[in-house]
This record gives sequence, C-alpha cells and structure tokens, in this order.
Amino acid sequence: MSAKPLLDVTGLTKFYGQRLGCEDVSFDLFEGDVLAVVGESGSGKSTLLGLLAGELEPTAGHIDYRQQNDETVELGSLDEGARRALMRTEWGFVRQDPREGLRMAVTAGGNVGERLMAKGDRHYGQIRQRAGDWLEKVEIEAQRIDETPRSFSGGMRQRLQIARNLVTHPRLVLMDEPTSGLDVSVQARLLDLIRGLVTDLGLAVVIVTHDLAVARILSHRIMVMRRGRVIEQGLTDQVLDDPADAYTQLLVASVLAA
Ligand SMILES: Nc1ncnc2c1ncn2[C@@H]1O[C@H](COP(=O)(O)OP(=O)(O)OP(=O)(O)O)[C@@H](O)[C@H]1O
Repeated sequence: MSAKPLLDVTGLTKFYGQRLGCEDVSFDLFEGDVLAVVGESGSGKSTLLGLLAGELEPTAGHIDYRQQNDETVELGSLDEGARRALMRTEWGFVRQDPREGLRMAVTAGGNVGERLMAKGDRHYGQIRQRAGDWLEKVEIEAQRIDETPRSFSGGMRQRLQIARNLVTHPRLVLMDEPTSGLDVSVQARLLDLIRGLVTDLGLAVVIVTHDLAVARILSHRIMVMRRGRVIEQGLTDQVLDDPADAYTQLLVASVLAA
C-alpha cells in the first residue's frame, strides 16, 4: 500500500452563476478509507460528488488522483475519453436512483458483464460466470441473470447496481445516498451488504448521505457540510460522539431526538 493518498482534493469550489454550490473543500482519501459527506439538503453534497465524478466543472481548486500505475493525474487535465475510461475501470459510481446507474433495457448479466468487457475481458463464458457469481454475491439468484432490471424490486436494482460497479474491483467508489428511498428493513440489509463488500475489497469510498446512521455504520471519517462549506471533519465516531461545531451538535441532537 502506498503512503500517498489515492485522492487529494484541494480548494474545490463551484459556483452556479452567482449561487454557491460548494467552496474551498479539501480532503484526502487513502486506500481503504471510507469518507462520509453529510449535511442537510442544499449543503453542497451532490455538487461535491458531481465535481469528483468529473460531471461538473470546478470554478476553482483541483482533484489529484493516484492511478493504478502510481502516477498522479489532475482530473481536470484529462480529456473526456480518458475520464470516462477511468470511471469505467478504476472508479465506480453508485447512484441514488438505480435507474440512472443501470441500463434498464439490458439484462442483469449484461449490466454486470459490460463493465468486465470495458476492462478488456473478451471470453463470453467467463464473463457470464463472473456476472452470475456477482449476482449471488449481492443476493440476487443467478437464475435471474437474463432478466432486465425492470422486473426487479428497488432493493434488487440497487444491489445490481452495486454488482455492476464492483465487479471490476475499482479502487475508488463514489456513492450518492445508496440506501435512501428504500424500506427500512431493505436499507438495513443493503447497508450490511455494502459494509461487507467495502471491507472485503478494501475499497476507498466517498459516500454522500443525509443520514448520520448510515455514516456511522459505513465510514471511518466524516465531513459535515453546511451552505457549501465544510464546517467539521474528523473520525466518524469522534465527530458524532463529541461534535466540536455547534451546527454538528444540532445535527446529531436532532437525530437523537427523532
Ligand atoms: N444546476 C444547478 N444550478 C444552480 N444551482 C444549483 C444547481 N445544482 C445545485 N445548485 C445549488 O447549489 C447548492 C448546493 O446544492 P446541492 O444539490 O449540491 O446540495 P445537496 O447537499 O446535495 O442537497 P440534497 O441533499 O437536497 O441533494 C444549493 O443552493 C443548490 O440550489
């Protein structure tokens, strides 16, 4: 494992015209690190994730990523093709709405196998085998491999999206509220599954959530945002058990009161 961070984010700022999306966000992320970004609606969480995924152009700041070959690249310097290739191979992005992260007209096996093909796998039998293995890993019966996700429940779609993202063993996974919008019991199982996979694969993760319980279960470190700015960051247990900032105290107290 390298002593250098996988991701080094410095002074990241995004204005939408006059409106602030996020300002001066800095952090680094090492292999195996899980960082939760929390905050109320409009605090800039999605903006930050969009910048990290290269879907938004920063107004200022930069994101340095250490590639598999140990060379560091500034994401802004990559052209569209190189950025997409990176997203398909070394990175994953689990979206809140699985319909945005899956190809709904393509079979479950195709959704998972496509990522292997993007990484260069060509052997059909092996691709199908690995796709089937991954379906089972995310608790989808392998015999449903030829169904499209249209016939899957919300929880199954989300698990399929996770399989699609993790099958290639990415080094960094961005997650946007992966458990919201699901029933509480489905959420709990999914969280368990994500926690197991993240640990087993030693993934580095940036997870956006408004749910402090999700942050507590999944993350080692937490970053609290408000009105586009980072107001507190540190070890998750420390920040949640003993928040230094008055706003974080309120956020934690409101969960306890709920
Ligand atoms: N495309 C856009 N154009 C203009 N302003 C935007 C755009 N997207 C976000 N914003 C603004 O940027 C600020 C941060 O929004 P953002 O969506 O990043 O917050 P969030 O924490 O993800 O909220 P939520 O939890 O509701 O998704 C808000 O004031 C929002 O109105």
